Amino acid sequence: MAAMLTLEEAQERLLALAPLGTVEQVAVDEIPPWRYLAGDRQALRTQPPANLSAMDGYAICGAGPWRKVGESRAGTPFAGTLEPGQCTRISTGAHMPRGADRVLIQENAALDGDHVRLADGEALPEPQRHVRPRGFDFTEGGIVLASGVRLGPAQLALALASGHGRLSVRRPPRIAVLDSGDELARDPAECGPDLIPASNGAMISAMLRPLVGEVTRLGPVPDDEAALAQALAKAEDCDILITSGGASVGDHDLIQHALTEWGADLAFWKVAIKPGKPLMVATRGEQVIVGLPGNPVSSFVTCFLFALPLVRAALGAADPLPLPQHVPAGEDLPEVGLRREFLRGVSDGKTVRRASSQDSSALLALASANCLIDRGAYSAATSKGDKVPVYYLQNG
Ligand SMILES: Nc1nc2c(c(=O)[nH]1)N[C@H]1C(S)=C(S)[C@@H](COP(=O)(O)OP(=O)(O)OC[C@H]3O[C@@H](n4cnc5c(N)ncnc54)[C@H](O)[C@@H]3O)O[C@H]1N2
Ligand code: MOO
Repeated sequence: MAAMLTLEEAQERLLALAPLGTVEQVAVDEIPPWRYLAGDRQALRTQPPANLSAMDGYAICGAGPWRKVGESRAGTPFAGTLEPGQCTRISTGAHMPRGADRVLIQENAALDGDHVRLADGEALPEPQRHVRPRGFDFTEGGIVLASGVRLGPAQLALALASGHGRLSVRRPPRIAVLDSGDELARDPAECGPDLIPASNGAMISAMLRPLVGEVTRLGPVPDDEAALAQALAKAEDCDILITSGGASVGDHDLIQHALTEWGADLAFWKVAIKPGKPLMVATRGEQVIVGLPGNPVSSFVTCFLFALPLVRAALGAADPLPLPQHVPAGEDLPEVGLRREFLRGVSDGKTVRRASSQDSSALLALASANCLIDRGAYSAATSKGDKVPVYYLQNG
């Protein structure tokens, strides 16, 4: 048997092949959920642009009492300069008037006409109290967003606040998904007794679609060279082709042969993970082909560990791999052999247990899981309460 790659080796080799999308400028308001910044961005402005009040109340100068001489509103600063014994009304986000160095919040003030004093029992606020100093958030010229960062809602807000109406992002890769097997019925309502409904194509597409918008479905296709060749002809224009099934060693596992006929070159095959051992990667010019094993859970896990990171890398992600969290096991876990295991887990956020079945075809157990428990190759048995690395699945 050919030597198996470790997960890290296989991921590194795959990510090195990622077909980077071309860079385009997109209005910040129109950037889809899963895009990554291409190139560092500097702030084009300073935030806050001046010393601003953090509270509603009075901008005061000197010790009280104070005479109210005007107002500073957010967007409409007070034009004058305060002298000791003077104050202005001030609202949250408004410029501190010249001469004022602190804010007395209105709850702590007593007002009599234009005269403001400390409410009974209140002390004079210390200097700079409730003042947000100019530039404390970011200053013009500083890097605010690094290349490859995911542009989530907070990053989009920061882009706008720092003066960017448009950002550089990469075009998503065009993805085709091809699942194959003679036993697969396209329509679950018309599934004869010898068949099973095809479910991998839809599952894989559903995992990838949030990242790229649309995915071309080319299956299910029978285990037949002509049918596979016909389907592959429709994958000419894709950047990434994901296949599912036929990756193993059976007589009807034709995918590798069909891919070779199509002009693809095998990059590597077989990774020391469970499930997912027969994972295969090939290239065809700039195109990358990821062959996922057909068992539904194997397809899911390898899509999570390989296909999704590849797509993130193609989108320009600085960190395309999923990040584990360390969660106490809610039960004892057995030792692990030479294949690193990704157990389907159920976690309440405090502990994690295995789902009811770890069979690589068990969809009911997969659908009940909300995480994968990462058990390293040759791990010793662990006890209930020991922390184990876990990948939560909410983002596919
Ligand atoms: N002698 C050996 N047999 C197997 C080995 C091995 O090393 N030696 N590896 C096993 C492992 S591990 C896996 S994983 C599977 C992977 O096999 P394939 O990628 O060739 O997948 P298929 O044989 O086509 O299908 C496996 C299983 O999954 C069902 N399936 C396939 N496609 C779909 C789909 N689109 N929707 C729903 N279900 C699907 C299929 O009916 C089979 O039951 O090989 C082991 N065998
Ligand atoms: O590796 Mo297979 O994916 O165990 O079922």
